Amino acid sequence: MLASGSGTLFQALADAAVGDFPAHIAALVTDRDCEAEARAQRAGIECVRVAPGSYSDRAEWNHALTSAVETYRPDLVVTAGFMRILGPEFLAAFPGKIVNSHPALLPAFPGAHAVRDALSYGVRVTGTTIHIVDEGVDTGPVLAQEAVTVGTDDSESSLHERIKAVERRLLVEVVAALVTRGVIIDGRKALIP
Ligand SMILES: Nc1nc2c(c(=O)[nH]1)N[C@@H](CN(C=O)c1ccc(C(=O)N[C@@H](CCC(=O)O)C(=O)O)cc1)CN2
Ligand SMILES: NCC(=O)N[C@@H]1O[C@H](COP(=O)([O-])[O-])[C@@H](O)[C@H]1O
Repeated sequence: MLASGSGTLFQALADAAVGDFPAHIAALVTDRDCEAEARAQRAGIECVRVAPGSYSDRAEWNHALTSAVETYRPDLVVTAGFMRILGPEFLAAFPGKIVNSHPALLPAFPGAHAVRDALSYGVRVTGTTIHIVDEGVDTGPVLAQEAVTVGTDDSESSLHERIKAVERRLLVEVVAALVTRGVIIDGRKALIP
């Protein structure tokens, strides 16, 4: 898993990946000092930080990130609040294997500030999207979506917390389905048989 923030989605998967759950987290890879790293340490999950500032340019960072993740030979790469755009080398290393959780009903509100943008727009319903990551930004084939109603008194924080509660459940469900049943990608369609 890749994360940059508080790591509650990482925590949800770490908590679920016990007993006969069909997957385990090989490692957490981060791009900055973040609470997710402390969660990984407490969970006994290896954590590696690949910070852009340690590299001369974006391509070198992307290469280092690719190498770091390849070390674990993952069947799936899950980005959960990972706030960096993955470059071509990374995408080519894990074709069709990178899954992202986004806090909006794509294609609405892509990017790094989806919850803020949805509130600003005044939508009455938003939600979350779990999708395959492609070379675009939040443009990959959709695996799952779930709606979340926007309350009249919602702040960005209160709305995002309700969306995260849905994400934490949906991401665990989708990861389990992917590792047990795979995915058929046909253009913009991603079907878990
Ligand atoms: N190639 C892709 N990489 C990533 C995707 C994707 O769809 N394609 N999804 C993101 C996660 N994400 C939304 O879900 C997202 C994260 C960050 C950004 C963004 O604009 N980041 C800026 C820097 C932000 C910062 O420094 O905090 C940037 O990278 O220039 C957009 C969308 C994971 N990667
Ligand atoms: N565009 C990327 C993006 O906004 N991702 C969002 O970051 C949060 C991470 O929560 P967490 O740090 O508590 O797991 C999640 O809501 C995820 O959808």
